[in-house]
Amino acid sequence: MTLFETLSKAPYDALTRCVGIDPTQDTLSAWGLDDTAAGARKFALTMLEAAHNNASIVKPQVAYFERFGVEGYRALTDIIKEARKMGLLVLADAKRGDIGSTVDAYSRAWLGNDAPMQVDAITVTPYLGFASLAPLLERAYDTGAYVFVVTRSSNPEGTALQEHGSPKLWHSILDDIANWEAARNNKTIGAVVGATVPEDLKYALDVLPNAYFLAPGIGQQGAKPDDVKALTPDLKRIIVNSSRRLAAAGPKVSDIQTAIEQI
Ligand SMILES: O=c1ccn([C@@H]2O[C@H](COP(=O)(O)O)[C@@H](O)[C@H]2O)c(=O)[nH]1
Repeated sequence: MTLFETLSKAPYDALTRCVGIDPTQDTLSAWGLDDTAAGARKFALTMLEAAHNNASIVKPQVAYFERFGVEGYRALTDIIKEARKMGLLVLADAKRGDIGSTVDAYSRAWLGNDAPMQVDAITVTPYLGFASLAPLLERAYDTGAYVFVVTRSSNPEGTALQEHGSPKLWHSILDDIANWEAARNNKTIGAVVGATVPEDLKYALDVLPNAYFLAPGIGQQGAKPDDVKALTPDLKRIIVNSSRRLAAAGPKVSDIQTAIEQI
């Protein structure tokens, strides 16, 4: 089942849990693991074990694997396959975005049965122009993958750029998403809006009533699940992600599971 289909069938009354897989140098060291691709793999497998039956989605942050070069990509590819075998949906936090021809190449890496690192969903950045994402959006539409477009990021440094202009830049990106989806099936594109900016998440939930939202920032960046719980009765549309805070509960699987239950 696709991410859209799975979440459509989820109960309304619970936030969708997303377990971030961020093998940072600090986390690997705290877990007593080497800061290598092998260490990242071991860390990720433990996070998958904790996520299994406790969350619907896992979100590997690609950068933390990429830093180990080819070995890191090998570990990431294995982790993605393992997670999908376990029935977890995989969202690659890759934040791809470029001119259209290059975006097309990115989409072939991640989306569809022929992709070497096939995932259920990917993050992209629209700040080279929403229209430049078209080849990737078309591939997602054709293959049933889901795309989270970064609109309003969780970090304070994003505000000046994203709120620039009138209408605000990020509001016009939401409109671009709405227009693209209206011409298709409303099953392909959602957005990233930080849990750290709940009033903006509320705005986005209203503008895109059929979409799902990745809401990072729970834990280490200061947001709490309660900050977003009152925003909509259809709570499953908010995919709350926590990465470093969950990892900090480890390496014991049951401790990570307890931390997951708290989000
Ligand atoms: O706006 C955004 C978009 C993506 N992220 C990513 O989510 C996790 C957050 O990690 P924490 O440890 O829970 O802070 C990380 O991979 C970011 O790259 C985000 O934080 N904000």
